[in-house]
Amino acid sequence: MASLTSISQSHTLLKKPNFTPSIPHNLSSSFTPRDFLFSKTQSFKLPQMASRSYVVSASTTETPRKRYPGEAKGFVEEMRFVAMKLHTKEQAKEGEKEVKQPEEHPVRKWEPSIDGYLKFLVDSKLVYDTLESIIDEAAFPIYAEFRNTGLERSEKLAKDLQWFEEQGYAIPKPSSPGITYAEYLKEISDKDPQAFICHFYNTYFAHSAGGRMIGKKVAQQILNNRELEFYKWDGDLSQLLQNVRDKLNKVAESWTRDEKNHCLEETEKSFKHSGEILRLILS
Ligand code: HEM
Repeated sequence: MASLTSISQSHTLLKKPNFTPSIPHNLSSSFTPRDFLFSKTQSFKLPQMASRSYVVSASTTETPRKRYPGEAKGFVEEMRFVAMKLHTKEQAKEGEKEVKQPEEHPVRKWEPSIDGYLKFLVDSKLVYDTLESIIDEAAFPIYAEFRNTGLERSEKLAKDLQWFEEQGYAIPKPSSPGITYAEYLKEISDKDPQAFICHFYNTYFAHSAGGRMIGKKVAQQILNNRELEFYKWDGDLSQLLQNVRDKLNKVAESWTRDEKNHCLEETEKSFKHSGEILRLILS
C-alpha cells in the first residue's frame, strides 16, 4: 500500500498566465462569478496565488479539493479576486472587463460636472445611510460586528453636502440609481446576509481604492483641489480596512461553500448598482 504521497501541482499551477476565466464582456450578460470559480465539472487552472502542494493519502483515497482563487488567504481575498476581474483594464490593472459605460473609461479622461458630482454625492449618501442603518439595526447578529468600523461615510457626506449648500449650490433630491440600490439593499438585508455582506464589502472597499482616485481627480478638475470629508477617515485607513477584513474573514468561516459562492455571485450586482451611481458624475 502506498504511503503518504506528496504531489506537487506546480507544473500546472505556477505557469503564468494559466488562469483564463471566460468572462463575457458585458455586465448584463449571463456571466456569473461562478463561471470562474472552480467547479467539479470544469477543468480549471488555479491562479498563482492559490497554488499549493496537495498531500494525498492512498489509504483513505481522499481526493484533495482544489482551492478557490484567494481561498488560502481568507474569504475577503476571494471577494477581492472576483471584484478585480469586474474592473476594466482602464480602471485597475487586474481588470478584465471590456469598456462599455462612460465610468469604465480611465478616470484621467473624465469630464465631470459639479451638477453631476452633486447627484453622485447625494445618491452615495442615500446608499451609505441605508447600509449604516441596516448595520445598526442588525437583522442578523453578524451585522452587528460591522458597527463603528470607522469606515462609515454617512456623516462625512452630510458635511460635504452642507458645504456645497453654503457655497450656494442647490442640493438635488436622490435620483433613480441611488433609490433603486437603497431599496435593493433593504430588500436583501433581512433575508440574505451573504448577499448583503457582498455589497457591504464592495461598497466600502471600492470607495477606499478607486473611490479615492476619483475624488482626487474630480477635486483637481472642478473643486479647486478641495478635499471632501467623504475621502477622509478618522485614524489610519489601512488599519481600519484590515480590521474589517479580519471580521469579514471570521464571519465567513461559518458559511458553507454554497453560501460563500452565493456571496461571490452577488459581486456583479454590486458593480452594476455602483456603476450606475458613478455614472452620475459624468451626467
Ligand atoms: C471608475 C471606477 C473604478 C475605478 C477607477 C476603480 C479602481 C480600483 C483600483 C485602482 C483598485 C486597487 C487595485 C489594487 O489593489 O491594486 C480597486 C480595488 C477595488 N475595487 Fe475598484 N474601481 C472602480 C470601481 C469599482 C466598483 C464599481 C466596485 C464595486 C462596487 C469596485 C470594487 C473594488 C474592490 C472591492 C477593490 C479591492 C479593494 C481592496 O483590496 O482593498 N471598484 N479599484
